[in-house]
Amino acid sequence: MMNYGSGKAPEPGPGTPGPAIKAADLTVVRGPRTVLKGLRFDVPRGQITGLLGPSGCGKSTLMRAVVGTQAKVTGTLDVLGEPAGSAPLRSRIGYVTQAPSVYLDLTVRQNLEYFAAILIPGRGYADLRRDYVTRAITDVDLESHQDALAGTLSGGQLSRVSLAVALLGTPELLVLDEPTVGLDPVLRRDLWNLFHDIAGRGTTILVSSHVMDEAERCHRLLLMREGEVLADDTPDALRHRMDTDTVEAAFLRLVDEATAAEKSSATATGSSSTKETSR
Ligand SMILES: Nc1ncnc2c1ncn2[C@@H]1O[C@H](COP(=O)(O)OP(=O)(O)OP(=O)(O)O)[C@@H](O)[C@H]1O
Repeated sequence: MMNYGSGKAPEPGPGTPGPAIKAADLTVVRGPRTVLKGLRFDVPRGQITGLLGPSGCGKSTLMRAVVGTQAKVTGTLDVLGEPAGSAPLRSRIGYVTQAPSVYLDLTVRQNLEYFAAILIPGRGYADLRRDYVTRAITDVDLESHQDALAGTLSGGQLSRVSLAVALLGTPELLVLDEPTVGLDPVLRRDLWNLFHDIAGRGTTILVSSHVMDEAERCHRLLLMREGEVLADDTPDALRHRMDTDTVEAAFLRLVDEATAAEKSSATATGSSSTKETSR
């Protein structure tokens, strides 16, 4: 825990110790619904944290809050030592959305050059941009396809181009929203190996999935259900605590427990309101 007893908070920045993401009482309202309900969790630096849960539980909303694109966020959400959404974070976070955000009529290198020009504008930075683009292409192992039109690539290769865009500028935090959807098992394995290579270089990764076998590949897990965090643990600790062989079985047991607790609290409320009425 941070000690602010001296009355002076530490200077924020890349060297700041502490978690990559710190959330307390984090709440998000979308339309008429409270989609995230007072979440509290930390995401450690330099590790892969998996955000898992069924469709609609709030994974994308949480990621949007982290990268600063979500409205109606209340509570505390600090990212790399700064409030989420603050301007200095823009170049320190890479974000890959569910829809691949690349131009199909440009080559892989042209796509990266285009996004690099937005990230680092100005004629004086041409050499730096070229270095960033070359490094991002190498990072995702697409050297042999760099002159291919993005529209001619496979789904797995397209995912790598989106990832390369997010890697431009060497972000400290990568936020990946269901990057393996629609990929076959071999491509999914290759992509997860790549995530581990990237995390091995010190980058923090927050990655969402609703495929439970991907949970086993993460250093830590945030298991979500209906806008709440059901578990915040390592896969090993979670399996051990729930006495199951897989994270999927542990998750299902947690869901059953939460459902039973909700039912018993609803029954208790119902019987007390029946008593009220009968008085
Ligand atoms: N624009 C919106 N207005 C109101 N509610 C919304 C809006 N967008 C999403 N929601 C609701 O917010 C909840 C969380 O959505 P979110 O996309 O964060 O879930 P998710 O876990 O990422 O789902 P998936 O795995 O299917 O992408 C859902 O119940 C959804 O219906």
